[in-house]
Formats: sequence, structure tokens, C-alpha cells
Amino acid sequence: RRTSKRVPPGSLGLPIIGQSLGLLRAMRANTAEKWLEEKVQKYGPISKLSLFGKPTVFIYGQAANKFLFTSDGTVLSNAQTQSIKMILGDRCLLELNGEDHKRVRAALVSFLKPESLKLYVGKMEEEVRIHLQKHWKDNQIVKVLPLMKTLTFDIVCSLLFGLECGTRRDQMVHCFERMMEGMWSIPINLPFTRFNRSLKASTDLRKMLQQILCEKRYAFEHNSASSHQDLITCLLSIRGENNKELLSEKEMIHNITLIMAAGHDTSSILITFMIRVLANHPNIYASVLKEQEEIAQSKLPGESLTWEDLGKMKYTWRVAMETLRMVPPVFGGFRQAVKDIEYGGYLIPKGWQIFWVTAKTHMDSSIFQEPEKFDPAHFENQATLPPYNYIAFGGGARVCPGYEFAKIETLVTIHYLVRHFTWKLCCIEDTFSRDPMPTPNQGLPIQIIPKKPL
Ligand code: HEM
Repeated sequence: RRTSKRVPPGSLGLPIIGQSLGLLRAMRANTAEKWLEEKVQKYGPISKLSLFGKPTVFIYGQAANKFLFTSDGTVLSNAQTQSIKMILGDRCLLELNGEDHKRVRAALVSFLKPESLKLYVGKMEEEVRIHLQKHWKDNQIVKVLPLMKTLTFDIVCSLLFGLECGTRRDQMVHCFERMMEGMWSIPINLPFTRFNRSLKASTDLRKMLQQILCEKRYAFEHNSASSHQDLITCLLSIRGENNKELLSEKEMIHNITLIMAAGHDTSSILITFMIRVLANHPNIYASVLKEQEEIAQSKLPGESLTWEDLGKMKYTWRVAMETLRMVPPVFGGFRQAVKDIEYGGYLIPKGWQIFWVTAKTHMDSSIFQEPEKFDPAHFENQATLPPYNYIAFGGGARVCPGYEFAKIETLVTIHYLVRHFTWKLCCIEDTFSRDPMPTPNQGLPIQIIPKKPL
């Protein structure tokens, strides 16, 4: 039964296209916050628009975030846009709700939880060392973003899929990049569209993953692989009723694709923007270096970093958190109303999307003093931060399960970078756009000066 409330003010724009092009254009020009602010000025804190083919309500602020992240599946479901759903797959975690979400998430977390990940610090360190030897050593100028994408993709391939470097990794990265291009696109499947290219790449990637899954299953069933050697083997080892695999093959493939997407694009952006911060703030670089040198000096030459060492990198992680506050890789996301909802005095009709964004609460001056200023001290006392204001990793039952994974790869990479190099930005125009992830001008070329051999 419909309530007598009215839907929020705003305009739904043109059929199908709605305001998608306007938002995407603003994101590319890095003016999306301003674009949203104009909506707030015109219509107030709750407004309607149409994005990626669906009527949508835009909400923001601490109360809105709390509503969004704590509502259960009877109020809001986690349906993504049509393009994300078709590219990543309808059985990936982002599309699942209720018991299915709990079951698949628990399986992924059994590999991504700190107790499991602490065993892999050395392996990540090895990937970082190989990467720096191959791509940084003996170079004077490097482009940070593409290199960090390569590094985080290699870490994902090695740790999560047990896939070492070689032709197969190269084919996969090519396919993966094409797939990612269409994630935030208008779902028009015609031969010349971004969406169409992305869908084709997603089909090719799934075929590759199916083949890898087959090989891993054979190795696991013939006792030549331990259940914790990589994420895929771990998923294959988790059993439900009658000793059958807990996740269907489709669920495994869709969620491995999701982990590839969620796990590599985000961390690579974080490390890239940290490198930019460290170039622009010599005092912060000096404090990070001091912390990392103290840790290095407490170790024997050649000794690997441990989980305990990472626990001591408190200042470095505060710099990372502040980087994520100012440039959150995830701009925002979508939920869907499962039934008619009354929110803030308006009706959100069943089936409409709800659009949330990170930046607007991250820049709230009542929470973060001088929000425009980069200051790691914003995170000195994290326990006093009110909940649902810092949402770089989301919140509630869907809070990012890759937090620890991202933390390890970021800290290990920065440990090596600051101890072995100093760097300067090459571009005079130090700007970035969003596509939809933040992308620095020309991929952030830097001039590197080695300090000591790797
Ligand atoms: C700096 C790095 C990262 C950031 C900023 C980040 C951010 C986020 C955010 C904001 C969400 C919540 C989206 C929502 O509620 O709609 C999320 C979910 C998710 N993230 Fe991350 N992420 C990062 C790294 C990772 C890594 C390394 C992995 C995997 C190895 C990962 C896997 C996931 C998955 C699977 C979800 C979906 C969770 C669910 O729906 O239950 N993320 N992430």
C-alpha cells in the first residue's frame, strides 16, 4: 500500500540516460562533489535523479550513512547498477542478500581474515621486492599509477589465485583491464559501446577462471595442494551438507572476479595517492621514513617483515587513512529499496536505487577540523570518531572484507619505497579525474632518486 508521502524533489532527466552523463562528465572533470552540491542547493539533502537506467534517490550525511549501512535485506537490498551486475556476475557478493550473502561472505573472509593473512606478509613482501627490482631500479622516471596497478594485480594473482607471472597472468590482465572500463557505463549493449567491450572481456575472463578452477580442484582432490595455499583452493575446501562444495562453481567464478576488481583497483589508487602526498609534504615523508627506518633497524639484514612489524607502522597507516579521507577510491555506491520506504519525510518507492557517496561526510568540518587540509592527526584518536562519518571502507554488514589485505600491501610497499627512494612529481599540473576511480594526471609520472640498493 503506497503511503501519502511524496517522492523527493528533483528531476529524472531523459529516459534511460537520465543524469548519468552529467555525473560521469563531472567525475572526469573532478567536479562531482560540486555537481552533487548543486543538487543539494537546489533540492535539499534528499533528492531524486536517474542514474544508469534507474530512478534514484541521493542521500548523504551521518544519519543517511547509518540508515544505508545498517538496514537489513527486508528494507534495502544491495543490487548494483545493471552494468556492474552483468559484468561482475549476478552471484557475486554485491548482488547477494540475506543468508546467501552471509554464506558467501563467510567463505571469502575465511581467507581474508587477519589470522589467515598474517601468514602471507612475507609473500607480499617478495612480490613488492620483485616489482621494485623489475620496474623501479635503474629508472629515472616512472609512471606511478600503471605500476601500482601492475603490483597490486600481481599480488592478487599470486596470493589469491596462486598464479605466478607468465603468459597466463599477462592474458588475464589484458582482459581484466578491458572489463573494468565499462563498470560505470550506461547499459546499452551495442557493438561500439564501452559496455559491450566490457561484457565481452568479462566472458573471456570467466572462461580463464573456469580453467584455473578446474586445475585447482584436481590438485586439491589429489592431495597435492593445501587448503590455504590460495583463495581458490580455500573456497574449494569449504564444504557444506553431504561434504559438497559450499559455493557453486558460478558463485566461485563471480566472486573471484569481484575480488580481482575490488582488491586491485582500490589499493593501487591508495598507494598512488600516498606517493603523491609524500612528494607534496616533505615533513610527512620524513616522519614516515623515521618510523620505517626504526622498524628496519630492529631487524637482521635480509629478515622478512612480520605481522608484528606492520602493527608498529601506526603513523604510516594514519597517512593512508587521511589519503583515503581526501581521495576515497570508492566514490559511492548503490542500494535498492525492497519495499516503499519513508525516509526524511519522503517516499522512496519500491525498486528505486539509493545513491550514497563517501566524500560529503569526509569533508564535514564538525567531524574533521579544517577538512581541506591534509593532516594525519585527523586519525590520531580514531576511537573518538563518530561512526558512519568515515566510510572509505563502507560500513555495517558489508564493510570492506579486504581492509587488512589492503593495509598489508600498502604498508609493505611504502616501507620499501621510502627507504630506497626519494621522488619528485614531474607534472606541473598536479590534478586528477575520476573514471570512476581517481586517476592522476598522466598516471602520476615521478622522477625517482635511489638512496640505497634494494
Ligand atoms: C584501499 C583499499 C580499499 C577500499 C578503499 C575499499 C572500499 C570498499 C568499500 C567502500 C566497500 C563497500 C561498498 C558498499 O557497501 O557498497 C567495499 C566492499 C568490498 N571490498 Fe573493498 N576496498 C578496498 C580494498 C579491498 C581489497 C584489497 C579487497 C579484496 C582482497 C576488497 C574486497 C571487497 C569486497 C569483496 C567487498 C564487498 C563486501 C560485501 O558486499 O559484503 N576490497 N570495499
